[in-house]
Amino acid sequence: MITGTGLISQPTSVVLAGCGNMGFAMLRGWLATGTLKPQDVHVVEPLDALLLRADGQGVNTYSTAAALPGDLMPDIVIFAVKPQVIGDVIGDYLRFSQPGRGTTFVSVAAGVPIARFERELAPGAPVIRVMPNTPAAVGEGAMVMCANAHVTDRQRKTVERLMAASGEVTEIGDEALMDAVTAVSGSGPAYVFHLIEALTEAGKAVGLPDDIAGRLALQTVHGAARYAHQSGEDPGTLREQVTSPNGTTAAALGVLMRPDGLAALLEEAVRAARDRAIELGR
Ligand SMILES: NC(=O)c1ccc[n+]([C@@H]2O[C@H](COP(=O)([O-])OP(=O)(O)OC[C@H]3O[C@@H](n4cnc5c(N)ncnc54)[C@H](O)[C@@H]3O)[C@@H](O)[C@H]2O)c1
Ligand code: PRO
Repeated sequence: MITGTGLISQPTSVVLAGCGNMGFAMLRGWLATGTLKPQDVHVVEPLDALLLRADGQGVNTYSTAAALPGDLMPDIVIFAVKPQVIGDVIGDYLRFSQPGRGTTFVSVAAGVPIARFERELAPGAPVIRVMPNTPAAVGEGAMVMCANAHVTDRQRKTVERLMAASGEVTEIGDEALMDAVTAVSGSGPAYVFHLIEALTEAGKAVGLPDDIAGRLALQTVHGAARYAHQSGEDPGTLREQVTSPNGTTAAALGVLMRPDGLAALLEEAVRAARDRAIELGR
């Protein structure tokens, strides 16, 4: 696992295909940390509003892959389009996969296996599947990568450093785990945002004004996550430190930790996400 801004020593040119929620979150992280220079980034995005948003970051923008400069030799092509359209998009970048080009292909698409890219790109193309998450926008992403056999050490390190600009990077060898990763950390920020929403609503239900309920819920999740990160204690110990015998927290946990409580619900949710990732890959 590596963390930090991971500045890439040599200029690295990147084509980012798709600059929606995830693509833009990563782009912001790379530019904010100076990991990539705007002039080295080429964004392909068909939606005008999103193209303009990327343009505002000073990067090169194109509405189709055909508009990319003919002499462009990108070090990395990143696919950040929906799994449902990836089949229509890979072929647009085939020319960069010809032997000797040295371009590494990175996909963040949920569920889509490396084999899909190997089938559609030139034989021997280096492909890395990455599962990021949107906190990448503020350098706090959880980034998991899995490379095929054609990726060289140098290519792996370059992509690893690029991803490290967006957060904590973990590399795994078993691609079959990527769907479980997607269900935990890829989708995970949405579970936490929903927790903030639910805690806010619960606060309002017991009489707090809306703005105070929202602020307390957000700061509590932020503070608890930072404390868990920095203290080095396991979450169970930290939970016990909040829980006085027969006190208020014990009363709440009596509800949350019953057999059909939060843990059971989260397991069901994560299984549903994992199963959907498998379906999307078919
Ligand atoms: N959003 C997340 O939290 C998240 C997390 C991890 C992985 N992902 C993965 O990232 C990918 C993108 O998800 P998203 O949430 O950013 O979706 P999104 O819809 O916000 O972004 C996808 C973008 O791709 C663009 N696009 C469509 N066709 C294109 C083409 N031919 N060339 C270039 N761009 C094209 C769309 O206009 C859109 O802006 C998905 O595969 C998803 O599984 C998303
Ligand atoms: N967002 C994508 C989805 O919901 C993949 C992980 C997070 O499918």
